[in-house]
Amino acid sequence: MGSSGFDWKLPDHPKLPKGKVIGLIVLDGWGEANADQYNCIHVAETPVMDSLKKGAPERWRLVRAHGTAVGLPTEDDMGNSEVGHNALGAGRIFAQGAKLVDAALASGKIFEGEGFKYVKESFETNTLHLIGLMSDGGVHSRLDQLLLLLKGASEQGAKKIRVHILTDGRDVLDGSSVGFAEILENDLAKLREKGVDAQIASGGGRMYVTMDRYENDWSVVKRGWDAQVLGEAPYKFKNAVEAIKTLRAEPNANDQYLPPFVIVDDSGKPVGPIVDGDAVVTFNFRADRMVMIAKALEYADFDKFDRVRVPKIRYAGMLQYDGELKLPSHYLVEPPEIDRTSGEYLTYNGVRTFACSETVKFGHVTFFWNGNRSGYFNDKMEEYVEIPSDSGITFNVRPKMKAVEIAEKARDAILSGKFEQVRVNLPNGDMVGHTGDIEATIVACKAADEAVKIILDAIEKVGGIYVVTADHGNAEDMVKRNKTGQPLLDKSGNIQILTSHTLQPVPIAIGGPGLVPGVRFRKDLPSGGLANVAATVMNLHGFQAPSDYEPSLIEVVDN
Ligand SMILES: O=C(O)[C@H](O)COP(=O)(O)O
Ligand SMILES: [Mn+2]
Ligand SMILES: [Mn+2]
Repeated sequence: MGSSGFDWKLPDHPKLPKGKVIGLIVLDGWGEANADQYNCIHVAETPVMDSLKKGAPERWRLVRAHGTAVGLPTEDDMGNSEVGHNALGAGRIFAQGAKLVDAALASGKIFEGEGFKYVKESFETNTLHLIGLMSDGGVHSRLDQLLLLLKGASEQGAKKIRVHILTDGRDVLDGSSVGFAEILENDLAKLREKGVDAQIASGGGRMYVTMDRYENDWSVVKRGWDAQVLGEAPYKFKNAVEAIKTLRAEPNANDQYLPPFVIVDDSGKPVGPIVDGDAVVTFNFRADRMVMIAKALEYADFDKFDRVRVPKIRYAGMLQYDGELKLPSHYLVEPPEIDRTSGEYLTYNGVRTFACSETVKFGHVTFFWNGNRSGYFNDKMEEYVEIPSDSGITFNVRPKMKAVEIAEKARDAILSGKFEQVRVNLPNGDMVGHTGDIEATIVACKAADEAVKIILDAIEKVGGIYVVTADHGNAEDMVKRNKTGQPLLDKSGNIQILTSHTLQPVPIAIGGPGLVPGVRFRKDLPSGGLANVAATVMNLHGFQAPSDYEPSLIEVVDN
């Protein structure tokens, strides 16, 4: 029994033993796609993953990792780490942030909730600031949601609105920020016609300004703070579209890494610093890259950088980003309630867990895996190890990242005899894939494959079981394609590099000396997705999954 009185005990699996060590590997951004020169996984030497594939269909298969299979609004929504790891860890499909915000905007309920009422108290006398990612990527935010929020806020009495934009180029094509800024400017102009003083106040590229995660590099958040709150930035412009175009014209500039800028009036004064009495909404729905800015905006005690001036504001997140920290305390839309995750169940059933990744993906195998909850369920049963990521570089510079270090930690944990589940995220395919650098992504894929080998060798030694899968696609397709799958060319005849994730399915492979010989993938779940993995893993630990979990992918046949 848990402290809540809920019975966490899982029934025994009728045929599968307990106590095996399971090496659970999530290859970030590793999908399955046609083999051509833009499929970096195909081009790279990946002998380990190639050999696992030979186990198809009994020990290797594909699972869905995008769209409705992971709780996203439509089948056109690519997968991402948050929804992917949520599904992997929780074993059920939850309507995710994107969908919940859509519904709250469509019904108008977003404007009736506690969070909006709270920020609304500032509208009469002060400014409403909206900070977030400006794109239609649908991973962290969506421009159409921002536009509806702007419209709704003005109808609800906001008289002065300032938007602090972060340019994308990571979940969408590089260069698309100009078009998004034009759309936003157009809507702001319409609001001005209606008498609302609405304009863009600051900006910067998401990877250089504000949207760091897992405390990898606080200077990123500080740059945002300086521009958004203090109104200070190295670049000053009168207009955001002009700002983006000018900064993009610099050598090697791109949307992800645009330097911070502020918009100034005719006298050179910033148009939108955040001051006492103002309201602030961070309009991203996804949690990981909002937690740090939320801390800076909300916490009285804060020592990560010198905030210089800390305005007394009414702050709300689009969602609550961390259910354990209750951060932020005010929010516009209830987050999905991802409860009874597999990690929590397993701690109550005697399964000791080790989880590891490097900083940039650490929260993926812990926080996202556990339903957007930070910390341990039971610190006697779990150990989470974070390997510090390189900071201040783009990962095409060091595409091997910390794959070997992660694998060696996993190997040691497997050999230690202290854990039944050893779970890692190998970031390479994804983090390097996002840079759009094809050569580097090929190196990244090879590095991830080598790391898998280290872990599988350790599993072999202890007579364990491996489960190798991924959270969504990325490195398997590095080019934007037309409907027939041909690479699309831009105006100058160059291929259009795809920095984003994809809609592709991902592999899952099982094996190892500890796997009962009759275990194989069922044939009756052709459209199985990431949410089916949790029950599968519970089975391999020797338990039946809870009845409301998506069904297990495996069956045991008598040989
Ligand atoms: O935040 C990011 O880096 C991208 O927008 C999505 O990548 P992830 O979902 O793999 O983290
Ligand atoms: Mn991912
Ligand atoms: Mn990614």
